[in-house]
Amino acid sequence: MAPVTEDVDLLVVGGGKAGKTLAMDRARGGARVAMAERGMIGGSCINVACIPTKALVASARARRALDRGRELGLVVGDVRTDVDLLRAHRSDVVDAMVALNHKQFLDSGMDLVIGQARFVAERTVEVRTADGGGRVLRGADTVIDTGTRPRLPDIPGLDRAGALTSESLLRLERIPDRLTVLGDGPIGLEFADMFAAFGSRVTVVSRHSRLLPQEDAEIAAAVGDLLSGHGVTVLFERRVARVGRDAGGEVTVVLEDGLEITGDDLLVAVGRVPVTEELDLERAGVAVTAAGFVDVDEHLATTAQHTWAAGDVAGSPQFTHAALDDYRILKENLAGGSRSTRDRLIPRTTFLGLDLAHVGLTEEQARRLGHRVKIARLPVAAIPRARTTGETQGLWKAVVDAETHRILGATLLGPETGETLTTVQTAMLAGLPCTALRDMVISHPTMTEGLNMLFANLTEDQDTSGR
Ligand SMILES: Cc1cc2nc3c(=O)[nH]c(=O)nc-3n(C[C@H](O)[C@H](O)[C@H](O)COP(=O)(O)OP(=O)(O)OC[C@H]3O[C@@H](n4cnc5c(N)ncnc54)[C@H](O)[C@@H]3O)c2cc1C
Ligand SMILES: NC(=O)c1ccc[n+]([C@@H]2O[C@H](COP(=O)([O-])OP(=O)(O)OC[C@H]3O[C@@H](n4cnc5c(N)ncnc54)[C@H](O)[C@@H]3O)[C@@H](O)[C@H]2O)c1
Repeated sequence: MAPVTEDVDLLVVGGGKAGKTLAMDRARGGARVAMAERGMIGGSCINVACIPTKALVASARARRALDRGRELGLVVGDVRTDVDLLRAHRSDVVDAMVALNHKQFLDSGMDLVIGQARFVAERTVEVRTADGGGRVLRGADTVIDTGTRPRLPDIPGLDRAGALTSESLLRLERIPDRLTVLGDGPIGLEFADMFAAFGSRVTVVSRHSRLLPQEDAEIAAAVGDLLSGHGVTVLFERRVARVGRDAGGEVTVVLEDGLEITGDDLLVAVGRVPVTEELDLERAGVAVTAAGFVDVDEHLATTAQHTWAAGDVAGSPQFTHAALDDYRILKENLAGGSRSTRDRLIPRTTFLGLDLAHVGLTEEQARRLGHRVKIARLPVAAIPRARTTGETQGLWKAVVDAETHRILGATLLGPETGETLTTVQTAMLAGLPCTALRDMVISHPTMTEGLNMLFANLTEDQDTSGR
């Protein structure tokens, strides 16, 4: 007998950052809420993405700090990376956050339904539960937040080569002696730099002529110096012809120019695809884009009545803080508001040996848009705090409108710049001229104090965007 349809005020399909936050919020407010999640309590960020990677970045940074202990007046014994301890550290961090999320879900009063969901009608899903049973749930409002998964490119031999994705590499079965990384986005570079600290010889295969084409050219060059200083080799303008693994377990990547890279493991990090295929969205009247993302308008409404989408699957910038902002938008719009995703100032921080933090426009983008700009630059070595810690590598750069002195964007490569960037972002949101940060009294000696120095360095100079 088919299960009866259970009606709720809000149905969330996929418990990602946006969906779980909305579900808890509405449930705490007294609404009947059901959230279908196929198994990752808390979504990908805490289980297989941001949190486990940043736990390991912390290990990699500590490893490098220990390696230069003598510089700081410390005699450190034999430092080595222990994969079992690394795995335990990652699990401790993740398990504690999963447990906290689980408790918060239950405390909120929502109905947490563990199982794979697929649509059977408008706003209605059937959830296959682990015990073989099923439930049919219909929301007065339904939100899709099923996220993304790693993209596996169509490269001959790749499917049989036992290639790793970010998820499988995070299981940390071993530290490979030689790690080949296909892809030079944030995932590829974070893993490359972290595994170099753990002792792997890392080779990154890039299709581009330079690192990070979306970032400021000068800063990208400084990232290149950082990575090569850490022993990471980047091969530019290369395309992969085929991949194979031999009986001895070695994986060989053959490039179109004939070069062969042999390694113990291959990480494929060439972007992520939306989790929409198995959802039967057509049954819900929900259209998808050509790339398979849920088609949403600026209010995160889909093509079906009272059906919304949020986070990666809705084509939002693939960051947890963007997904959280999608929750804020949905919270208002489900209550009749019309909040928009347009013109959001969304920062990003890539966590290498140093933070690579960015907000707003790069110099190249600002010039393309016709702004007359002034540029501010500061080598991290000029900041007193960096002198005290001995972490003097890095470069800060900001782009300022030449007439108004409003900050158009900033890219900061250096220690903990993801934190300092927030001050710049706050000034941008408040519409403050950069002189406010130049003249603000900031505690000494902190890294943020560098903002005084950065904005004292404004120059109306030539185009250095590398266009
Ligand atoms: C390795 C890595 C590192 C990252 N690091 C950072 C970082 O440092 N900072 C940052 O801001 N962003 C980072 N990101 C990006 C960030 O993880 C994502 O943007 C964010 O998690 C997206 O959240 P979401 O709400 O879209 O859904 P997700 O968190 O992806 O959750 C989707 C959920 O839906 C569930 N689901 C899917 N299909 C179904 C179904 N049919 N039925 C039931 N449930 C289903 C999944 O199990 C999952 O729990 C990283 C990503 C990766 C891969
Ligand atoms: N610290 C962070 O905030 C953080 C960390 C990791 C991931 N993320 C999010 O996750 C998203 C996905 O990360 P990603 O690094 O997988 O994707 P990405 O799309 O950002 O970068 C993938 C890179 O691989 C290249 N590429 C594509 N196909 C290729 C091929 N066949 N061979 C070689 N290179 C190829 C692309 O040109 C691109 O430079 C990011 O865009 C980001 O939004 C964020």
